[in-house]
Amino acid sequence: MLQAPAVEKDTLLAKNEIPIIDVSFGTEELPVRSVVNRVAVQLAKALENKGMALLVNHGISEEKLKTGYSHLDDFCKLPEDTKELYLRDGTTGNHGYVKPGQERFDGNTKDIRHAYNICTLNLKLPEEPLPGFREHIAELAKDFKRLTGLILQALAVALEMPLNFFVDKHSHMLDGEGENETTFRLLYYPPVIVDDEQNEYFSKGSSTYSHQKMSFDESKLGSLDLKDDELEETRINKTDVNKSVTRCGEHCDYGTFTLLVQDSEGGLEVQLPGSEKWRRIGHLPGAVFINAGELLSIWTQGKYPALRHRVVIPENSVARTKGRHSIAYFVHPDNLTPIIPIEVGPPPSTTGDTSGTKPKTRKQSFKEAKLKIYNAYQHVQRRFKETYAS
Ligand SMILES: O=C(O)CCC(=O)C(=O)O
Ligand SMILES: [Fe+2]
Repeated sequence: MLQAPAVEKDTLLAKNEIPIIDVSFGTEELPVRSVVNRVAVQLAKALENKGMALLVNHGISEEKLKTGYSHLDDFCKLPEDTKELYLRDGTTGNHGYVKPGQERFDGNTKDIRHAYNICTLNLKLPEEPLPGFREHIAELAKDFKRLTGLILQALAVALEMPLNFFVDKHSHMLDGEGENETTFRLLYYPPVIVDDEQNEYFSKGSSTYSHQKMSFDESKLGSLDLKDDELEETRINKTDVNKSVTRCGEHCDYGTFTLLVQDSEGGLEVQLPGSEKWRRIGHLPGAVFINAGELLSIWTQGKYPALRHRVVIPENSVARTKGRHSIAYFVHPDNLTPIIPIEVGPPPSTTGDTSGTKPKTRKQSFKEAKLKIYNAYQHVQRRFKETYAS
């Protein structure tokens, strides 16, 4: 029988546990100071206590977002060998198409999603097979960038730093020649069918992805057949749900913060700061979700903790058998920005007085050097190496 969507009582949104911040600032390029000050107060509280917030009245039109989603749909419908031409192969940093299974946040579990990472608009984009792709993404990216300007100013005000402290350190977002790792990412999570389950909803043809599929079975454990254009959905065995395969493994984002929009809830969960419990966000149509990233956490000495999150294959079969789109805008500082904790004196190595401490062994020093963060670029590169299956 057709399963009705669960009444959404158990989400952070339904329980009023997500701060909602009005970020409207008219049509001007830059917000007036009173808006920055108000957002600063609300954002500081939200990031400190929850690591996240929902932004409303942000000025990014639903229409434009939908067009963004359909650009990725169109890309996914291209023949496999055309898509291969645009793969993220590491030669242009994080830029390019990431096919299902290519990312593994825990090193093992495969993420079943299509992602198109755009790092600069000057790099290769599927403009030839999809005319208008570049222009539309550029439009949308501009809107995200404008909203980011307000957030960066609000963060500076909240931390009692000069208004443009963060803005100046994010001057190359989505442009230049690899000066900044900011990424605009289009995402599509295909419907998931769990084998040995009768699913009337799906069999009635809810998938728009009749061309675009993969299968996963135990006999092929560890090797998704991603080249099969004949199948109709992600078909997985019950025992693999969120074990061998998931939608997006648990992680913190690496940069300053992330702005995220989604067209349905479809499995997004977070761990609130200081808690290991996974909580569903819920879906506030049209809102932009913001979460703190690792570099902001380091910058603020943990005052704004990076939010751990994941996208699970939902238990609810209606949610699971629906494709889900999202768009993430990962805000990163310019690569050479040293991430020096705010309100902290000189780094420990330059404080001078080391008398009374034992000399470090070569091995210890090497380990510490490896863990030390020198600048934004080095931090992010280390994270990419951990995430992408070769
Ligand atoms: O699609 C989502 O909701 C989250 C995606 C995400 O966390 C990521 O790509 O880093
Ligand atoms: Fe993320």
